[in-house]
Amino acid sequence: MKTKDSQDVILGAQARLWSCSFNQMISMCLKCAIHLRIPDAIHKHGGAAAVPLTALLSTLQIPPSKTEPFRCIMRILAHNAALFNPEPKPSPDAADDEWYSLNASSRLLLSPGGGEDDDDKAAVEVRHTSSVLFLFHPLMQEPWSFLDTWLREDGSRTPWEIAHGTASFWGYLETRDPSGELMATFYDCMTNDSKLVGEVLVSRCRDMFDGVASLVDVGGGAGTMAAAVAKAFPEIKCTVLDRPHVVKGLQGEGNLEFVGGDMFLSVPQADAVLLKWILHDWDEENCIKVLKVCKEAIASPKGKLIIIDMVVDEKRLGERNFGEVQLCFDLFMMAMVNGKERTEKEWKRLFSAAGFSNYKISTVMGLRSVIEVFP
Ligand SMILES: C[S@@+](CC[C@H](N)C(=O)[O-])C[C@H]1O[C@@H](n2cnc3c(N)ncnc32)[C@H](O)[C@@H]1O
Ligand SMILES: O=c1cc(-c2ccc(O)c(O)c2)oc2c(O)c(O)ccc12
Repeated sequence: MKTKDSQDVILGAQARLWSCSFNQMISMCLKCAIHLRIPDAIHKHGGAAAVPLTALLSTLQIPPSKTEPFRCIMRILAHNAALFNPEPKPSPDAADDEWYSLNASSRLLLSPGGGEDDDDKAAVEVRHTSSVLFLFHPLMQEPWSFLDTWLREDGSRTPWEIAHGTASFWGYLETRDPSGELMATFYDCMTNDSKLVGEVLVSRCRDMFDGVASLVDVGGGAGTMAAAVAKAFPEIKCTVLDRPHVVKGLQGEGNLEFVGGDMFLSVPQADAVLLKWILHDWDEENCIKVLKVCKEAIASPKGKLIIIDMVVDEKRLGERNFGEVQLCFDLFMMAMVNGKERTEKEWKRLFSAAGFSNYKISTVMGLRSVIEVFP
């Protein structure tokens, strides 16, 4: 017979395994919330205030036979996923027992024009819906079935390549995505993120642009970051460099222009070279190649690189919503494109291998940092 204490240890251990195994169910509840537009329903009814479950059932036209499963999903979203706030009944005699309100995370899932910025009309409208749906895209889900195959085979084939054949993620976007559907989802996700990050960069990092007359955003996609810089600093000439199929049809205006090319071969000359979410896509050898081409592009001795990427903090690995997410991004980048997230030590090694003399890390962007690197 086991002692009572050791039985408790085993029962706790079993619960932890259930919790891990059910993680995917929690993310499927999130997907369901987006498809049903539960955040819009709460917003429509209550704005910032709490809404009773019965109001949600009627707004979303959930049939009475599904009241219990809906309640269960709402509880998981509120208590496990922390996406809605469970609220106390507004008065003891209120007919409904369960009330929910939006929190900062679920507000990011409102439909465009959802109106939550009523008190700040100038704020850019930031959304995360397409970023969630991108991760749930069947093409992005399949690679996860091949983690063990990936680990056992020698060589650099990624789980993405194991799942989808030889084309890399980038090659797939370029030649194997005829409807452009994955490409559109991916760039939606990038554009959304760049709206927030662009706003943070031009408001919190203004002094990084002192003396900068030209900027090139390498791998700048649809140009959202460069547009934020171009708008905040009308005197800076901004260029977006990306692959020709990405910038095809994109028109710059004023101090913003688009150029098709290959960052491994050449980057237009500029005082500042921006690399947002680029280097985490590549292994050391490719990063050093890109960094060397960018160094060539820096026109003035006072010029610099501005890198926006994660700096993995090993002291915070277990921390919820921080190290935990950095670790997941690390695996995600390895699995999709043979990239990785880097610690400061790893960044430092890259910069010196590419011939840069100095760098400065600013932790002003949540999970990510802004790294200025000097020639
Ligand atoms: C993860 S996305 C980041 C996009 C953008 N910087 C952002 O954060 O919103 C990486 C970008 O690198 C671009 N890219 C990949 N290979 C490239 C190359 N050889 N030359 C230029 N851009 C490239 C991709 O097309 C894509 O737009
Ligand atoms: O830089 C990247 C970022 C992301 C990404 C994924 C989910 C999100 O919610 C998000 O906001 C961003 O996805 C990538 C990817 O899938 C690649 O294959 C290559 C690069 C990236």
